[in-house]
Amino acid sequence: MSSFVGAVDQGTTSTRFMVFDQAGNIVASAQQEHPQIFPQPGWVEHSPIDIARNTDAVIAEAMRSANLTAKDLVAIGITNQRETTMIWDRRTGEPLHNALVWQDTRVDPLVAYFSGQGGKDRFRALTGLPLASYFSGLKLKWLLDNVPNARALADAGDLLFGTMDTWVLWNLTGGANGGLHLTDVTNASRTQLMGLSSLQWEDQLLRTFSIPRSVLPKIASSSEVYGHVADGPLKGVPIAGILGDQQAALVGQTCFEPGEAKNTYGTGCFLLMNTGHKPVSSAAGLVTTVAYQLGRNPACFALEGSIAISGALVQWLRDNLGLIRNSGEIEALAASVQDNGDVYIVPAFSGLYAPHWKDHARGVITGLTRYANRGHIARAALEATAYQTRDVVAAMEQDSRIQLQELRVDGGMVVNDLLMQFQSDILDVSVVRPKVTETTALGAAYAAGLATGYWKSTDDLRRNWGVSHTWQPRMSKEDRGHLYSSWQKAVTRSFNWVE
Ligand SMILES: Nc1ncnc2c1ncn2[C@@H]1O[C@H](COP(=O)(O)OP(=O)(O)O)[C@@H](O)[C@H]1O
Ligand SMILES: O=P(O)(O)OC[C@H](O)CO
Repeated sequence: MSSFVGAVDQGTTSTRFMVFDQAGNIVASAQQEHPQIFPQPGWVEHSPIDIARNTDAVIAEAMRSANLTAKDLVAIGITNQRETTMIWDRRTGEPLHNALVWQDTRVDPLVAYFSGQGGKDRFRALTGLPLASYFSGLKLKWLLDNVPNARALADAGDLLFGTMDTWVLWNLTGGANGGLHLTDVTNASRTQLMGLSSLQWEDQLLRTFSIPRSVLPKIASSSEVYGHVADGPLKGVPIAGILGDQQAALVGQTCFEPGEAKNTYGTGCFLLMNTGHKPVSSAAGLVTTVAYQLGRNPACFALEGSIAISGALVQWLRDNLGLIRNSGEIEALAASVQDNGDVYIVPAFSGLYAPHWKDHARGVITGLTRYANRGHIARAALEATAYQTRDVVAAMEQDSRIQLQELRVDGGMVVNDLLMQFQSDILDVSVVRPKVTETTALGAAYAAGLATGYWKSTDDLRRNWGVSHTWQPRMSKEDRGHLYSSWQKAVTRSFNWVE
């Protein structure tokens, strides 16, 4: 009898395959990192071939490690780094270019051009998003305009665009031999090409950005049987859930009620609050996005505070400065000093996202004196994540008029006790880590399991959620106020660096 559900989690730094049981416990898991390619300052690429290869490899490894066969799986879901944009040839499956990663800033001139005709927020009412280098639509325009042969192939009807969910789905369902070209509403809501009310590609946007409709995938719900795996160890298993990774984490944390929120600490940091069936427009610098659509049910929406760089700053200390050998070492280094020594790092490597949306900001380290040492730098790097989260929580409270009571957290950084305690201190709310912190993969598995009757309702899922640890605030009001106001001062120092 089939007794498990799986999920591919195609993230910014790695690809995972995980298998869950009915209680939401992990029964098998495998993970592979892929190279980050930085061809120029501000440019970030991934090789789609690496990602397709790693997807196959982690599926095979996880299935083998737990002695599972396709018969053991009811269904699988797909979740993915969002916005990362690629194009490929329908006939051969060959990518025409590396994928442009969500953090890539090469479309800044396009952002300036389109903002010049009506302002940054001209598409906010229609799409929920400000004009920014972050989203897929302008990245696709760049690829169409700059990659030789791309427009000609599009004119011939042989060019396909996809975010990573679409690429993974297309490959798993047969690639050039009948692969499905489809995305879900959550991923489509990050392209700036879909209307939040229509949940369809909008002609007005396609015309404005000169994007041919023929390259776009079909938009489906987040939870339905789209097709079946064509080959390999999962041959014949239904693919029944697709969610962008941040929305998947919201589902994995079972935030199904309006007002419930989670923050995922990975490469970046993404705080999403469920706002129910109505999109809530943001006046405070957040984005409005589709949270999920379960089958034929109406879509649910979320307010999102997107922070581009959090764990990536830890990786930068590791890879570019050599201050630590692995990410885990940052905690001991940060704990080697008592406080931040008045050092602040604003990691505006890709400009600043929510709530500032400053394309022209770049990273700064402020407050340096001869006193500052490696420990202070490590501590400032961790604190930067917590301050940025406070910035988006303040915006969230303003937009939603709901005061956050507690923050549910997940993602690779939440093993860091010093960071989580500081997060609780700087927000002055409890920070709660659930038993399963792989909520991204879990959320995609939930979507696939709901579509295939493995779980009957979201109530079944809620029963699976349990607390592993809670951090309570223990910082004085004065200390909190002093630290946060210094942070706010440091943030302004990063503005307008790029002309
Ligand atoms: N102990 C730690 N302390 C701080 N950051 C960590 C720690 N362990 C991992 N990280 C960071 O978490 C990130 C990986 O988290 P993950 O959720 O896997 O990210 P993603 O889904 O974006 O690939 C990396 O940026 C890494 O530097
Ligand atoms: O893959 P992650 O966890 O870094 O998430 C990336 C986000 O989806 C970008 O919007």
